[in-house]
Amino acid sequence: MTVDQMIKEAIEARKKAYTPYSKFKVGAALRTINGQVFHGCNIENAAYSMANCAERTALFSALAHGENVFDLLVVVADTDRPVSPCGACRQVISELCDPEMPVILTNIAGDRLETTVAELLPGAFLASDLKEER
Ligand SMILES: O=c1ccn([C@H]2C[C@H](O)[C@@H](CO)O2)c(=O)[nH]1
Ligand SMILES: [Zn+2]
Repeated sequence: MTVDQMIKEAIEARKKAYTPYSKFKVGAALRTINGQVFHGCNIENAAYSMANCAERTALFSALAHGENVFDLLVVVADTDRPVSPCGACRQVISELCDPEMPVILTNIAGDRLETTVAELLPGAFLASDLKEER
């Protein structure tokens, strides 16, 4: 699937957002190396802090379906600039995606920012930093 098609998928995913509180809808499309595409949307809760962002929803959905090798993530929202993933999502993306993987941030107006996982969170804390207690 092409980048343009992936952006359309993210826009489709955004329509499924559950945002009664913020009314701010975000969509994500995550492509596996086999070409499968997983949708993510933000899902809020009356206990506000339980909200799950679109990016994490897409990643968690893919892993729950047994897929864990990705080559592209697209995120879209109706923002003035290409939507900027929150810190929590940057950490989760860093854990589950290759540092060189491209990430396309976009908005409904069509502005696009192409970045990478490593650029989103330089110096991310990684599994490789964990050590047994000594
Ligand atoms: O990149 C982002 C930024 C925000 N949100 C969600 C979380 C919350 O539901 C709403 C407002 O922060 O937008 C995302 O899903 N992704
Ligand atoms: Zn987030």
